[in-house]
Amino acid sequence: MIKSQLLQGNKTNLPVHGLQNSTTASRLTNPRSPAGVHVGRSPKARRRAISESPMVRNYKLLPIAASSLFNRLPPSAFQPALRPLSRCSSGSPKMARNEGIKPENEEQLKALFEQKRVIRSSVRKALKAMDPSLRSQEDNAIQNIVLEAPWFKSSQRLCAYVSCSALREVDTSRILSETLQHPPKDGYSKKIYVPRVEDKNSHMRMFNISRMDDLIANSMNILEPAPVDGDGNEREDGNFMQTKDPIDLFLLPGLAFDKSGRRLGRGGGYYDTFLKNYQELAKVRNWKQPLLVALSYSVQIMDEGIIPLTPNDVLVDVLVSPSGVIPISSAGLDKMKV
Ligand SMILES: Nc1nc2c(c(=O)[nH]1)N(C=O)[C@@H](CNc1ccc(C(=O)N[C@@H](CCC(=O)O)C(=O)O)cc1)CN2
Ligand SMILES: Nc1ncnc2c1ncn2[C@@H]1O[C@H](COP(=O)(O)OP(=O)(O)OP(=O)(O)O)[C@@H](O)[C@H]1O
Repeated sequence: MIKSQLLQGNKTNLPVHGLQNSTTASRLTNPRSPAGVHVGRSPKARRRAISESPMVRNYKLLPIAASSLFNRLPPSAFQPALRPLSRCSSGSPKMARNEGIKPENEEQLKALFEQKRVIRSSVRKALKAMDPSLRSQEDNAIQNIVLEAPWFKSSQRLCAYVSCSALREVDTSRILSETLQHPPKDGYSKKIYVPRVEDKNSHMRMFNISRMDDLIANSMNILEPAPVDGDGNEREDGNFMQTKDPIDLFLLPGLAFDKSGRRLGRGGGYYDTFLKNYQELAKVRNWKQPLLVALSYSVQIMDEGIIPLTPNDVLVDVLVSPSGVIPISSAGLDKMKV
């Protein structure tokens, strides 16, 4: 790794790879959440509290797109993120898995899901408002970073989402098509698995595809593989009880992300369920845990403390934004090593 590429601007003191300059790195550094400044104060005290709040003091340090998103978030999004439930992760990247909830926390859980809903709705609006040429620049930057990354080049089995432009997801079409076109080298080529929704109970499977034509649009207009290929053969199922070989890399979609590895999906629980099961299986089989990489437009990166954590959330190891690769934890950094 080139030393000058390592910038120490992030909270975890981990290097931010591929950022263009240290200003960018410090702008991504996270001011604390403004939680609480609106509550129970006189208008004057409230104005003072707001102007002295870390978010406002550090306002100019936020990425531009993210700060304009903050302006549009309703006050309910700035409630203090409720403390994680007692048996849940504390938010530390080490504790990626949450074990469950206590019934008496039902109300608290409902409030967290409500906060998620509010944030989803704001991010959807921000994505809709994004200038198409900026989106396309960011799509290109993110895909270039992935295609050039050593951890991507060295991966042998990868699960990637098939991006849906109507959902304004970071484009993965070039990552998929270039990887599928790549001629096999030394007798091997990368295997790609993509999701297929099984039912509405958060179940999806991952099927191996060998060409983009293997995909057909589902009822949500997302391209998915049929379980049987054009020749009538069953596709290899990456749902891993049948699988002999581990997946080394996941490229994950989502609506919002933060630098502690939280990922806010579309609310189906599909990825969290899948990842949790896969991590369990990898443990049982003594496989290396896969590298979990989320792809994010700059407008989707939120301040820490904004995205609530609920019991099944699985934290990601790495964010790829147009500014570069942001490793979340030292464990993530280790997994990135080739
Ligand atoms: N490209 C892609 N494929 C994926 C996912 C994904 O997020 N992206 N999934 C990840 O789980 C699974 C499918 N889950 C999905 C869940 C919601 C929506 C969706 O259209 N949501 C609308 C809101 C719908 C509503 O609230 O009524 C939206 O987000 O605008 C799509 C896919 C598996 N495949
Ligand atoms: N109030 C609630 N109490 C308990 N579970 C809930 C509640 N609201 C939603 N859920 C469940 O939580 C799951 C959604 O979790 P979450 O919102 O974290 O998903 P997500 O991370 O956005 O989705 P994905 O993992 O697919 O990207 C769904 O399975 C849903 O049934």
